[in-house]
Amino acid sequence: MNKWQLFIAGEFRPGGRQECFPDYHPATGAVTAEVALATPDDCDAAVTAAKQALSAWRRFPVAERARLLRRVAEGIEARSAEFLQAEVADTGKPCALARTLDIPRGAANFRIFADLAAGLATECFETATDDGAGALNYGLRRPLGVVGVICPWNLPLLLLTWKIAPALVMGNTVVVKPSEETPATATLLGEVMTAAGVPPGVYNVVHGFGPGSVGEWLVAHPDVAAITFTGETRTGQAIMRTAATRTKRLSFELGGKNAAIVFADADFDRAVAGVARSSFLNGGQVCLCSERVYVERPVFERFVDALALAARQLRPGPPEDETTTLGPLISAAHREKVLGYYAAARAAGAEIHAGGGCPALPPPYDQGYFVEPTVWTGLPEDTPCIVEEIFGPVCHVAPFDTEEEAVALANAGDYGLCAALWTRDLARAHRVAHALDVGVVWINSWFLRDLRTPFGGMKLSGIGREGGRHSLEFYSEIKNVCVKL
Ligand SMILES: NC(=O)c1ccc[n+]([C@@H]2O[C@H](COP(=O)([O-])OP(=O)(O)OC[C@H]3O[C@@H](n4cnc5c(N)ncnc54)[C@H](O)[C@@H]3O)[C@@H](O)[C@H]2O)c1
Ligand SMILES: N/C(=C\C=C\C=O)C(=O)O
Repeated sequence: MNKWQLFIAGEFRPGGRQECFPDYHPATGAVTAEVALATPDDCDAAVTAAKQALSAWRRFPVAERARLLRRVAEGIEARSAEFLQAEVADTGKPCALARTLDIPRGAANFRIFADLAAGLATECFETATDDGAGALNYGLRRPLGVVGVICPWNLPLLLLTWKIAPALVMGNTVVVKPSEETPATATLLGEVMTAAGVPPGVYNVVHGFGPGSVGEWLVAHPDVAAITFTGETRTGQAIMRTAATRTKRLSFELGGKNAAIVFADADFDRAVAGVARSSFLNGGQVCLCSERVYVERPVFERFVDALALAARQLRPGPPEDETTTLGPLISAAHREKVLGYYAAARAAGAEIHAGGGCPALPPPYDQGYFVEPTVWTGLPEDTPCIVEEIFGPVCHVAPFDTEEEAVALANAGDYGLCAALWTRDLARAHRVAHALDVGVVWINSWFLRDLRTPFGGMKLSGIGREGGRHSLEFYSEIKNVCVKL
């Protein structure tokens, strides 16, 4: 049985009370590991280790920090098979998906921020003064200090490294609290950090839960200068309340209820494939997934049939089987939540064109947390399953007649993370993209990522942007110095 321990000051250790909690394999329901449960003293020890490492780490030249981050990227790639196995055991996702998305992005995230930090400029102004001698005003960037990093379970390594890479390259040290569902790759990364030569205390990992556990203690800790969080909106709101006592800097990547808009002139097959991917990738457990699909009326019926066929063609099964194209949900509890929406939609009169239940699978996968990819039509837009984030392989498809109607439908609701739109009319594509109240718009594509771009949501979908210089700016303070000449 694997043991995922805490990683503090460069050492692996059990929790202070020697308590553990189970780590389940979502594809089989089997317990695959024991996870060390952090105590308040463990949380304090991790923050203290990060604080003690800070003064030396921040004095490293940025080029040296960048070099170490590139070595971490190399370390992830050298051990990619172990990271793959760990990520799949934690999430149940198909190996084919984790091998092409999660693990490569773990390395890419370190490389992009190592590259960008080396070239980060600040600003300088020549200031006129009454005596004619003038003054110089210039900016200096400095690290924030100890950063608390709190991550979700859907893309564990991808989202962890997306945060710690810019934090570390800007001279901060971190204490990471992975999701209780997916402790493995964050822990394995501790070994890679050490092997790469990252000094002890720069990267620390504590395991546990949120409220009344190490997640909450980390947010409240007086020596933690900032919190970067990805997770549910209501969790972000709880973190905001805790962090308010010390007005900590916050970066929030929160929930979404994203729309896909398909115009009649779109490349039909590309739009079907694109919306099937944006609805069902990772079992619909990507914050960017389309749970609302709006299709121009002339192609609506044909599109629903084609999307339902694509849903039925997905194959749930063993992660190691290269033909598996649908993984399980993360937990039994999350499956009950998603099946609750399936039942509610049926009760509300939804027309179910695909799915609506659980697939029949042979042992041990019959004990996994699989649900069928599902396509609904016929519900009013104010139905809870069209307003609330479900975070499963399901979407509701509705027709529209005009561009203005499509924009109004997509902009409804409290979320504003992303949208995908499919049309051959690029003037209309830009017009609609400009009208959508979301942080990211994909046109004739989805989840196509340039890591230099701003990533984040509006409304209840988040605060701030990460990506490119936006991350480097979030993970640093800029100071202005004025020199009288
Ligand atoms: N916007 C994005 O980029 C993005 C990316 C991935 C996931 N998400 C969102 O994340 C959610 C799914 O992930 P999840 O279920 O792990 O989210 P979650 O909010 O339940 O948990 C996320 C993390 O927060 C911790 N946590 C929970 N309560 C806490 C508290 N009070 N104080 C401190 N930490 C606390 C959890 O232990 C976990 O590590 C979905 O809503 C999805 O939309 C958003
Ligand atoms: N932050 C990113 C993806 C988020 C996915 C949400 O589930 C990324 O691609 O950098």
